[in-house]
Amino acid sequence: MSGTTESLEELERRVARHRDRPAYGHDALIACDRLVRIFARHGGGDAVEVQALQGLDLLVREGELMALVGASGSGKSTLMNILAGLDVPTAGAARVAGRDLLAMDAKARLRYRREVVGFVWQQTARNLLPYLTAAQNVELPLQLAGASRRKRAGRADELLSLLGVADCRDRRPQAMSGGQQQRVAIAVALANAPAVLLADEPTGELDSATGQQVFAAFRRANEELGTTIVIVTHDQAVAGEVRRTVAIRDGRTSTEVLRRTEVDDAGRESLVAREYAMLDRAGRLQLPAEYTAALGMADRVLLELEEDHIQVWPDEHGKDNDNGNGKDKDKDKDNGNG
Ligand SMILES: Nc1ncnc2c1ncn2[C@@H]1O[C@H](COP(=O)(O)OP(=O)(O)OP(=O)(O)O)[C@@H](O)[C@H]1O
Repeated sequence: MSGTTESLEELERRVARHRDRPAYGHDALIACDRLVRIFARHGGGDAVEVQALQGLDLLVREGELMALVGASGSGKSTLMNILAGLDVPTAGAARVAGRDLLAMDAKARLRYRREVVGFVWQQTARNLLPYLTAAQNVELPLQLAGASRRKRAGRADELLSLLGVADCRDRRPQAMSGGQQQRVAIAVALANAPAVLLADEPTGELDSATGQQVFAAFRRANEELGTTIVIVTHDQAVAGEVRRTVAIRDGRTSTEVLRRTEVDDAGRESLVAREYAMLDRAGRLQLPAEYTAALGMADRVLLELEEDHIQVWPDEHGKDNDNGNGKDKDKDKDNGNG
């Protein structure tokens, strides 16, 4: 009888623990939870559904500077448009700085775009108004927000200097280089001090040296102003310089590379990168295609739970000969690879 009471108490404690557990992504600035976006494409009289996002999970902490990478058509721009408040997901949940992106009405959406997010596009011409100077371009969003003339001028000067384009202050876009235009575009996007700065291939039209300068401006904004920044990029130099790069594959986040500085015994600093796979809340894990292809894994794999990691083996029964099975390999090699 007392055993039953104890187990009931334990059960109640477990229920309470579960109930008090914080919700998914409660402390993240950006939280995408099983995000789905389906487009209906009309062709030849039939409507075909395209699932651009297929249950994408992504958490971004406040103050992060991170990159999103992925093949063409993987869903990066679809995600960015949703985070920018320009498009609405079909299903799932998305919160940015406390705003529920699925529940905003038109008015709230406009305020969100003006106050919460800033955006830098790939096409330099899309970011700036051609008949305004750099300073006037930066002042425009402040004017729309009702800032005084003095405040506008001060903020424009502050941002243009911070991003190294103070000399472009009175120039129109056509009198600036592509890199200068993008740095001014960052200043425009930062004018209203948004919580999040989103950039879709911001260095895509630039040569690599100019791309580096533009990336340095993003880093500056992140370090000096604390703005959370998400950059979609194909540019390996950019992807290799941020602390966190998340890869998107087929409308889902698939792998993630985290980089951190390690100091060896002699005091030398080096940047160490490790690749992680994403584990979703249903326990699904996507193995990188190059790993599965290298070991001939398809359809089914064998799992073994070890004390501190899980081993994944090619399916030994699914093969005619099991040379590639790898089960005789030195197991220590896998230690810590989870
Ligand atoms: N408005 C739309 N109508 C129909 N299909 C769309 C629409 N927008 C995107 N798609 C489709 O959704 C998928 C994801 O597209 P998306 O533009 O998000 O990919 P991406 O990763 O940004 O690609 P890229 O690197 O080429 O820009 C693609 O199959 C694309 O054709």
